[in-house]
Amino acid sequence: MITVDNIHKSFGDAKILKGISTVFDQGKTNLIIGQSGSGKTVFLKCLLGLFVPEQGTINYSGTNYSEMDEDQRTELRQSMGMVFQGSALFDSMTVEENVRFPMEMFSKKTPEEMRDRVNTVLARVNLENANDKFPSEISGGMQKRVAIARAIVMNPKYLFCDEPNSGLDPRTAILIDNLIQEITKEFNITTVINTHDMNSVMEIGEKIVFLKDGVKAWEGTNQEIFRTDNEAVTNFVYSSELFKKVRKMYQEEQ
Ligand SMILES: Nc1ncnc2c1ncn2[C@@H]1O[C@H](COP(=O)(O)OP(=O)(O)OP(=O)(O)O)[C@@H](O)[C@H]1O
Repeated sequence: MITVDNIHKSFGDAKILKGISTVFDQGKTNLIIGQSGSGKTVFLKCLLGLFVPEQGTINYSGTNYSEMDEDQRTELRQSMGMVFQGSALFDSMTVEENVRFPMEMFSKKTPEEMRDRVNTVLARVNLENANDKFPSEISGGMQKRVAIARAIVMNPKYLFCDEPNSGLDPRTAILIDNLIQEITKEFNITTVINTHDMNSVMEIGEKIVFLKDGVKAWEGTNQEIFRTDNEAVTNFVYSSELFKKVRKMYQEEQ
């Protein structure tokens, strides 16, 4: 569980995050949504410890980041998995080498143990027998699976995903969303996903934090988002005709 209390982050005179508080529960897919420039990436980077807020606190499973010593911070970083936008695989490494990389950096496993673990996580993302392929030899959806396998290889407590669906067709995007949600439940991870994708909101939005101009303008579930009258949310969600129709259907059901 991650508890965020009143965080503020500025760059020079530009105030980007203006007092955000929320809770990201363990075992849930938590989504951060909002328009371009609303501060989603800055928020995610604060959660990753890459940016330090000037004010406010972030607690990881009850421990305040700013009160952790260096060893605790190192341990925390190693308990975080990250799926970057565009997969961010190393092109010159095979799938197996990409997935093994965090273990080589941060674990003391033997080569055999690493190989077993690589095979376990590749099987979990349905990518058996892809070990020797290079990223350029596999599809975008498969690359995302490799990125997810790499993110979970160290058994993370926290999983952060930045636009995990970008560049994927809608069907593959849903498969990737479902995979992230299954893994979140199976390993009881606190997962936080930055997304623009309304399909993701509908499919896996167990908790949604809506940012507008660096402020949390709304939070709730995917069931609630289609019923809310919050104008900022409805303007964002119903910018497309499809979602206007979905809303009408929801309202007629009630
Ligand atoms: N390192 C930085 N230095 C200065 N300004 C920054 C930095 N990182 C982000 N910003 C500014 O913070 C604001 C919010 O950016 P952020 O990347 O968080 O938006 P976003 O909601 O993730 O947008 P998008 O959906 O387009 O990725 C922008 O105005 C951006 O220019």
